Amino acid sequence: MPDDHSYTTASPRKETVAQIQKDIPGMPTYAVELEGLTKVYQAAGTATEKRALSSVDLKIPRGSIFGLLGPNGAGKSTLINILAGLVNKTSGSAKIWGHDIKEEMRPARMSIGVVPQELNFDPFFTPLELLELQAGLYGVPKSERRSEEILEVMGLSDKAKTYTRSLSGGMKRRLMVAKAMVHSPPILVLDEPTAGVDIELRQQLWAYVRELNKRGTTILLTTHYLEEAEELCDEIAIINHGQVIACDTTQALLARIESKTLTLSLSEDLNQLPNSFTRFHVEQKTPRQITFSYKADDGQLADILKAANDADLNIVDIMTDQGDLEDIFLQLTRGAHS
Ligand SMILES: Nc1ncnc2c1ncn2[C@@H]1O[C@H](COP(=O)(O)OP(=O)(O)OP(=O)(O)O)[C@@H](O)[C@H]1O
Repeated sequence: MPDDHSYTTASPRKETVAQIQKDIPGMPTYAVELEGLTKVYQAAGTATEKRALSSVDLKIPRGSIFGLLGPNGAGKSTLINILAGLVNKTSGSAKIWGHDIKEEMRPARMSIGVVPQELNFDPFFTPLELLELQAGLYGVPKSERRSEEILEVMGLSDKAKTYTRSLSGGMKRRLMVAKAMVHSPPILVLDEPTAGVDIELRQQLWAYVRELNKRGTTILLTTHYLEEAEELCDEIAIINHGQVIACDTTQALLARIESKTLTLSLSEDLNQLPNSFTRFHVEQKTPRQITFSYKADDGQLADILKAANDADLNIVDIMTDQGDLEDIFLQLTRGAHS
């Protein structure tokens, strides 16, 4: 039984996390493994059913920061609530740190800490009291509690004995994370960690999440902010209508879609696109502006530049745009509807 729940274990990063880690004895390759996970809600007293998750297969590598993205109502909260033990699955299986959530409920629960969206603590407790209370709820013996160490990691040491109501918004959010860490779970789930949080605070929280990950905690986060996923996550699953429609490393997701653009600005109006341009994905947005779209990884840029040069255009400016997860997300979710 894998039981190293310490978050001081070194953690490799980026896309090879699963490959690097799979051979460590006693440690699961995947922090979370879902197979055919399905949830159908039954509206109380009626025959109406709502299929919130439909046969979801997902493998979250140990040591990764994994993003779960999806539009409202896609099924993200249902998935997290099943892992947290708050919602019962209808069928399929889910393993947390190698433990089946049904057959081995207790070790599965002890392997995960969930940070909900809403602040949920009594403002008249101090951070230290809150963590001690929470550790008690999880049955962590006094000798094994690490409340002070956790407060230190989350940058809250000097507020350990202050009423939580006097903490800043950012500190309160960090305290929520600290609270989810009292039983030293190897997996931390953050549900929309920066919803409604300003840019500065968001950056600060990202830094703490990265720090926890460096210390060995696998992070699963849901977010509406694609920028957040792009910035933080090693791997991303996009979920729509209860189904996983894409799951890949962040890099591969960004590379696989036709998401880069090159825009040429011309000194004169162009009445007709040169024939040599028809082999490209090209659009003339104004008489003096042509935009090419191309895949980041197929080396088309050199061909485009050569064709533009051969066409003797009077180019006065060239602009490129990376494209981002937003483009990918829109392309994929649009595709799923059609
Ligand atoms: N208790 C419930 N009873 C019936 N239907 C539910 C229940 N909880 C969620 N649903 C439905 O299941 C679907 C998935 O909801 P879920 O909350 O998991 O989505 P989500 O991706 O978390 O959305 P959001 O980003 O808005 O929180 C939605 O259509 C929702 O209305």
